[in-house]
Amino acid sequence: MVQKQQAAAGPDTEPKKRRRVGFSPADTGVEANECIKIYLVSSKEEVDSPDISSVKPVDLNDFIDGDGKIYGYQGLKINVWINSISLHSYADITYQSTTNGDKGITDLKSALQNIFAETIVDDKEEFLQTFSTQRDFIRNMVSDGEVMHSGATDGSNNNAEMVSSDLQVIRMQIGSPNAGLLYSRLVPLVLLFVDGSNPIDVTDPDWHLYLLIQKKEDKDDPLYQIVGFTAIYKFFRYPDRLRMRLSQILVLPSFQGKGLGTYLMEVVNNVAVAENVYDLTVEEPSEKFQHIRTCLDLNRLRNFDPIKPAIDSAVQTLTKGKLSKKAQIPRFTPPLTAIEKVRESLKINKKQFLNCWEILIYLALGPIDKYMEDYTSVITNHVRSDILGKDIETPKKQVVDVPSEHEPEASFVVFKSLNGEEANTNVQVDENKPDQEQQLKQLVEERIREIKLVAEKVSMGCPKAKI
Ligand SMILES: CC(=O)SCCNC(=O)CCNC(=O)[C@H](O)C(C)(C)COP(=O)(O)OP(=O)(O)OC[C@H]1O[C@@H](n2cnc3c(N)ncnc32)[C@H](O)[C@@H]1OP(=O)(O)O
Repeated sequence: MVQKQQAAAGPDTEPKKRRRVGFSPADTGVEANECIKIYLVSSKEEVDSPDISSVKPVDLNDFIDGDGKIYGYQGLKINVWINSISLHSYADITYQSTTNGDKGITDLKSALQNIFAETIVDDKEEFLQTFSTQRDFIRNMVSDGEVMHSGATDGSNNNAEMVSSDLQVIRMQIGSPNAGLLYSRLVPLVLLFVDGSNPIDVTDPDWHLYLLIQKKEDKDDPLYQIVGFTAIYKFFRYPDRLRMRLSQILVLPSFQGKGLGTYLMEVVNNVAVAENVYDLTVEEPSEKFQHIRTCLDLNRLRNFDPIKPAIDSAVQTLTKGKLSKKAQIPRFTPPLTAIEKVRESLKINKKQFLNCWEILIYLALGPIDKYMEDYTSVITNHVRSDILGKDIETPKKQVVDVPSEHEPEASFVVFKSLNGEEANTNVQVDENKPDQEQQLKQLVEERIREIKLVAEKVSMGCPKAKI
């Protein structure tokens, strides 16, 4: 897999003689992100094809021990080809020369194994053969799985209905035959494309994989390909319920932005409802995924009649008078009964419902421009209590230690506590912007932007998958 290239040397480029010195030359190295390119391919003809574009992983520097740089090579280029059918990979490594400088020569094989582990194949010919020898890998692996949804078969009025008929969501318990092996081949994709993720524990049978599979008609035999997947943990809640926690979700880069992440999430939501779990939560959702999840949940909540009176009542209070002029702004949180009904029927947990609640109110206000000032006061109140843990009533001064490079012992800020109680000391204080009100204003502006964006998406209608 390693090829040394001769540096192009003509009469004009003949190397000049250099004086030998008694110490190793300084080597500045090259960042992994700069010299490694990743390609996802589904046929051997695509390998080395100029028509195939590389895909962008999260941060390759993270996988290189030390400072994320590779040392000792001149003109280093690493093209990694991943067979998206068998999930094997091959690294084509070329460089002009090596120099054993002050940082030594990075062991490329072990660096690549940090990501690709046993999926990496050393010999190119052997890799090219995996497209035919391992053609049915996915098909064999999922043969024992449970089909949770097939595209275009569901009569319900949701996104899942629109998904092309060659797609299926198949569930496998991690302890079942094949699921562990299949996941171990997916790990490099998780590491490359899901920011901050760690592989799940394949020995823990409470994990389930929901695999988004595309079944392409191909001559006599259909070809199965993984388009995306999610790993979900099902765990006990005292005294007699189960909860679901979505921990990793990935749609392969070339399939992103086509509504498939939405579709997969929708199928998982339907499973949570059908199996009547206590709730469905998400572990550290990325911004993009949270956006998709909120759009989906808002569509469900807008069709959920039991909360309509609570929304109407909140809207009525908000439209009655100038809230922003009042000394104390009402909380504008949903009643406990609504929180409970939403969790029990839709499996949306309290935190996510509160997040959606603000947008539900925004959507129900009309004309929005007339009430924007009051609405902003409500959001300000929410943001403030999120940061400090409580609502503002009587401001009282508080002193909080903050980290500082200058005089660590003597660094603190004074701010007004929201209700006289001890404030949340996890509050993030930016030393460059000591004005807390200014910081709060910024957070409120960001939140309002977010609300507007989601509200706009939801008003335009649920995105439909096209593949
Ligand atoms: C718990 C965690 O794991 S958090 C980490 C989440 N995973 C990752 O970040 C890994 C990398 N990213 C991904 O795998 C994917 O992008 C996911 C899972 C986040 C989302 O899946 P996707 O299939 O790309 O999402 P989907 O297509 O449903 O929606 C994304 C966008 O495409 C838009 N979209 C949906 N359908 C269509 C369509 N038919 N045509 C064009 N655009 C569409 C959506 O409106 C959305 O746009 P927006 O962001 O402007 O609102």
